[in-house]
Amino acid sequence: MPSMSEIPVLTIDGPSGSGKGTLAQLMAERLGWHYLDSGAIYRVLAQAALKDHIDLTDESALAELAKHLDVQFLLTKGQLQVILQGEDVSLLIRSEQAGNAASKVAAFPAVRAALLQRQRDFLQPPGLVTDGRDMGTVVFPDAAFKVFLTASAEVRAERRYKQLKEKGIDSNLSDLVAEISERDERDMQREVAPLRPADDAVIMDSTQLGIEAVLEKVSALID
Ligand SMILES: Nc1ncnc2c1ncn2[C@@H]1O[C@H](COP(=O)(O)OP(=O)(O)OP(=O)(O)O)[C@@H](O)[C@H]1O
Ligand SMILES: Nc1ccn([C@H]2C[C@H](O)[C@@H](COP(=O)(O)O)O2)c(=O)n1
Repeated sequence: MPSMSEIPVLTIDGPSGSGKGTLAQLMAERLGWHYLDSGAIYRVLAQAALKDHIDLTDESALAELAKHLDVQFLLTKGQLQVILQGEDVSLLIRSEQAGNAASKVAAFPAVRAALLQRQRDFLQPPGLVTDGRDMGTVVFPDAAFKVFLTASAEVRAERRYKQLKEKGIDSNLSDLVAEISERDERDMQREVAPLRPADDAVIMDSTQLGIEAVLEKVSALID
């Protein structure tokens, strides 16, 4: 049994819609490693707060909720199912509004502190692939492999527009560009664990790269 520090970790951080989740799930499948979608934890916390009528600006109530959050993540055939208090909220937490609410609750230091160990508990043999904003800087600073995935805001908004359309959800491209930029700004400017590349991360720009090409580049990094 390897010690915790010997378990390999691949962290993938980056702004909203850069393709972190897609890449992380494919890499986890390819490597046979576990997968942590850290953004889903913040999304589900915001969802739980709305359900319990907790104000999204009430840091101590949110931190208390975070400590006792009853959430399960099930990865079946490449699909992540998120269960909050027995209810499947996988789809509900994927809207832009839910992402925005997650970004607001994630800015509070007490909330982040309450969720830190929960994220580290995902570290299990044979390895872990994780995506988020502070995976390589704060949660897994000793990770063996770190990627910071980025793409232009316009391309990210176009991908999101297509993704929503495929789900039958109508959206407006210029609204999406504005929403994505606003969320990135909040995630980058917050005082605690802001979105930024770790000093030892490999920075990849996927503006001109398809999913397969990104996957091959990251696989080559690990090989
Ligand atoms: N390199 C790529 N080329 C084209 N489309 C991509 C690429 N990477 C991801 N996509 C598509 O872009 C959309 C957003 O990707 P994904 O959900 O993985 O981004 P994300 O960074 O995890 O976003 P968020 O932080 O908001 O959860 C998806 O529809 C995905 O299929
Ligand atoms: N490690 C993380 C992951 C996510 N967040 C916050 C900031 C994001 O805007 C929001 C939603 O994340 P997504 O599902 O889009 O990856 O959650 C964070 O602060 N730290």
